[in-house]
Amino acid sequence: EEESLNEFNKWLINNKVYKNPKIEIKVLEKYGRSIVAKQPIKKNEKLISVPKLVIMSNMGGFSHHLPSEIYEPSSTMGISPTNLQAIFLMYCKLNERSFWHPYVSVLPKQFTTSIYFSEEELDQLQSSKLKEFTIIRKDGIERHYNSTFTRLSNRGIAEFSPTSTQTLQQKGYTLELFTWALSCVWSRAFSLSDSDGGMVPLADMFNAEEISKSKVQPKVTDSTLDYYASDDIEIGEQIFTPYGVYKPLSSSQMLMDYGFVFNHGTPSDNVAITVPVFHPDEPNIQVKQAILEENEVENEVFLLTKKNPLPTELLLYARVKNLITKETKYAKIHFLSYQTKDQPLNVRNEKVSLRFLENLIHRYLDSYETTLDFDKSLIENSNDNNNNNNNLSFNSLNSIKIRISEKEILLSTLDAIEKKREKLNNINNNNNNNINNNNNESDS
Ligand SMILES: C[S@@+](CC[C@H](N)C(=O)[O-])C[C@H]1O[C@@H](n2cnc3c(N)ncnc32)[C@H](O)[C@@H]1O
Repeated sequence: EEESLNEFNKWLINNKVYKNPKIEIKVLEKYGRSIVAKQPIKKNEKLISVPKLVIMSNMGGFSHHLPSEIYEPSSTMGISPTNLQAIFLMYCKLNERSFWHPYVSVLPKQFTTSIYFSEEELDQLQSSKLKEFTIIRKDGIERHYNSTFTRLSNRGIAEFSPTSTQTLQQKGYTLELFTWALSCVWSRAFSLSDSDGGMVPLADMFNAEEISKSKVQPKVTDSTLDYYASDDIEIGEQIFTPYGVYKPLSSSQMLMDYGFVFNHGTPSDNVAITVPVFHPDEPNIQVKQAILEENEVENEVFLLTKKNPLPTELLLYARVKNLITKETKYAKIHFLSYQTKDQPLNVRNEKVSLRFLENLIHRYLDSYETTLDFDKSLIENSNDNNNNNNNLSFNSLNSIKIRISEKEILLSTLDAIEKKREKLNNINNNNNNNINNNNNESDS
């Protein structure tokens, strides 16, 4: 590994990639390769500068450094940018004389993303939708592998075609290598503008922690991608960059793409709750559907998030679902009026709706095999170095963190339901008091 890192460092110099002499690439236990300050660095100092032609992308790098009989036909076939990037990574990995070989040789050999999980590690996700998404992604990779290489071969690109003596697999273009290449792309490709992205050697050696810990300010110029220090950096400090700046990521997405999760999740963590579709003989189905459609609640999947564990659309769904015939007329007026549509219809409907939601969330929570407290104790025990019985893998721990985050969201939904109920009871009690106090007045 050290040797390929040395080769890579030489390659960077030969290709005019600037690396501030105050930083170095170091392998750190939890992070893999990392960028660390060898000396103190002042705010606004340039950290790195990568010429655009060194970037593996359509912005010049590919056409400049790949043989034209490979680049030209494959780039005009409508292959998705991600798949194309993966195929060129495979090419560079398999061809020692290719321009990016020294870079590709320092890319990780193994990943901790959920597509690499064992059955057992996937099972640790319990009811999390991430399990399903992971299986879908794995199937997708195989489908893309088969269709893309069939097309490349039909196009007559010799490098990517089987021959009479060698299958594609024997040439090294295996599904396994394609999965590896896609994993490199998902965990390290950059969006450089709306339409361009690519693999940026050296810039992709920075790890991430919570955004507040990032000390990197990227800047794209006509000919380079540059990183500046956004704050003073101490000697020995690891320099972090934020991930998912353009697209905030949930822990599940992080585990699928990057193979790690933050201990406290991310603000985008969510649970997707599916509610039952209306059966054709649902009472008052037409009114119910009309109200939901008018409010653009046509989806049967609702996203519960940390910030918004009880979305108004879900509440509306529950209120409408639990309408009874004599309420339908004024429900229509109530739920279609801008002022009242997010308010309870009446005490009866509200009580039933809250109970309905509570049951729904409880059922979801019960579908996980363990409780939140149990999961937390697993994590605590694993942090306890004296505990020799603890043999949870890094992947299992990440699965547990995902299900913890989801259960915490579901519990905060239950909390939000409880608060609504308390509020309702208070209003109800006050109204009763008012009625009692105003006994002699006409009903209003
Ligand atoms: C852009 S690369 C960074 C360089 C990488 N460490 C390497 O060895 O090549 C992203 C990968 O770094 C690792 N990584 C980044 N931040 C991390 C963190 N906070 N904890 C654990 N792993 C992290 C993950 O494996 C992630 O997929």
